[in-house]
Amino acid sequence: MVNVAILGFGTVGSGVAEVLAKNGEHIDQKVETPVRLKYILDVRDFPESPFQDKIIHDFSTIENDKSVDIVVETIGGATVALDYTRRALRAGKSVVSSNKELVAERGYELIQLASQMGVSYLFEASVGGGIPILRPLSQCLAANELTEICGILNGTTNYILTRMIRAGLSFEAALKEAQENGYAEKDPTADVEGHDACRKICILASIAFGRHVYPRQVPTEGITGVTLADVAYAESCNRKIKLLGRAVKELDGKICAYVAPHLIDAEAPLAGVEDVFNAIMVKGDAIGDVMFYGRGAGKLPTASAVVADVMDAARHIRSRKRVEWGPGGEDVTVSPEGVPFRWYVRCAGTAEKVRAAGLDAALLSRSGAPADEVAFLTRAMPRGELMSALSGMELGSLFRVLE
Ligand SMILES: NC(=O)C1=CN([C@@H]2O[C@H](COP(=O)(O)OP(=O)(O)OC[C@H]3O[C@@H](n4cnc5c(N)ncnc54)[C@H](OP(=O)(O)O)[C@@H]3O)[C@@H](O)[C@H]2O)C=CC1
Ligand SMILES: N[C@@H](CC=O)C(=O)O
Repeated sequence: MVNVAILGFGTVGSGVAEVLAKNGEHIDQKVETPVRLKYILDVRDFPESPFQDKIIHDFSTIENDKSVDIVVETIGGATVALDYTRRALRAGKSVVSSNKELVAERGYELIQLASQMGVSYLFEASVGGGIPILRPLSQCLAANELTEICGILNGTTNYILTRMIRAGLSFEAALKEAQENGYAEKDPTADVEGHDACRKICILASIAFGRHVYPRQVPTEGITGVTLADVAYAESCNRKIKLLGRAVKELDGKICAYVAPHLIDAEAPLAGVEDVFNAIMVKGDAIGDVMFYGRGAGKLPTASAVVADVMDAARHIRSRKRVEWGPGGEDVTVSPEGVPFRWYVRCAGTAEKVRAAGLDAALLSRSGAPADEVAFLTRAMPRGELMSALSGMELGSLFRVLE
């Protein structure tokens, strides 16, 4: 028998309890031993819930109960969750987590601790919600030299962009829907400002390239600067706007990672990814391009990934399941500032001014544009060179174009 405790009975934690109960028989068969939910720790009580009898409020009950083998951390954040994760690992329990903030900030340290204690620390649900991505990256693609990861990594922002474009919803109304659906972070700034996608690209890059990449090393922009005018200009040149997380291994071995909105070709596979769906494209020297697609957030899709980790940890209760990487450092990453990209620019000005700036620009148009607005695509150039050419012009939007 394997006993499980869940920390945090919110969207994901309640989904985990539900999947463990609903699919219990099938789970037991696959693990070849009964997997039982013993405790649920939360700050609140849930009198209407069928799991109320399992609710407790004191973590030390779990910590001191030797019969608890696996702790599922679905509280979120990097404070209480860090304390409980360390204590659970030190008590010899495997930990399964959906908490990308904690993994991105403290993954290396926690993996080391799990290794010392001979237990597992697994976090498949921390990237891509229900999409199997971390295991394929660390196991199925292990024979490859990986060179790039690029993807739509945040369900909330992809949902917002889709609802704004397809249903004409305001940003606020679309965000409210995403929150009601359980997609958004507790503080949705993390979604819309790109921090959530940043944490996910850090985890992906750490696994793919073998060294810890920290969020502070990844320049990050969100979608709050994307307007319906930008969407219309993108459509006029057969492109779509998507928030992408990207990590590229440069020739010198350094990792160039960033998160930002991009204009992408409307026919490209990532352009068709809508609603809460995520997609992650990985490039390897043997496999070429491979893409992972599915629901990137939500109660049951995320619980699906968490419970699969619980089953894996349960199967390896006396060995140890490993998803790991090496330490980070300032030498691990390189800034994207010097990398040439084509750019989409919307600013106040005229076509003459743009031509005079020598940007080799392809002008764009949209119906209803004010007379003093101009938008265009540039040739490939580093951001610094573009900014000098644009000096004196009032900038509206500036996004990379993914070729
Ligand atoms: N929602 C999603 O689709 C996905 C979420 N994740 C990640 O999973 C984690 C959980 O997300 P989600 O379920 O959405 O978050 P929720 O806010 O819905 O759930 C967290 C739960 O933990 C409770 N909690 C807060 N502090 C404590 C504490 N000190 N002790 C015990 N319980 C506590 C919260 O109570 P209260 O509400 O009262 O604060 C809440 O019930 C986060 O790291 C998130 O990033 C990952 C993939 C998808
Ligand atoms: N807030 C996140 C939840 C899943 O990771 C998202 O919207 O993608």
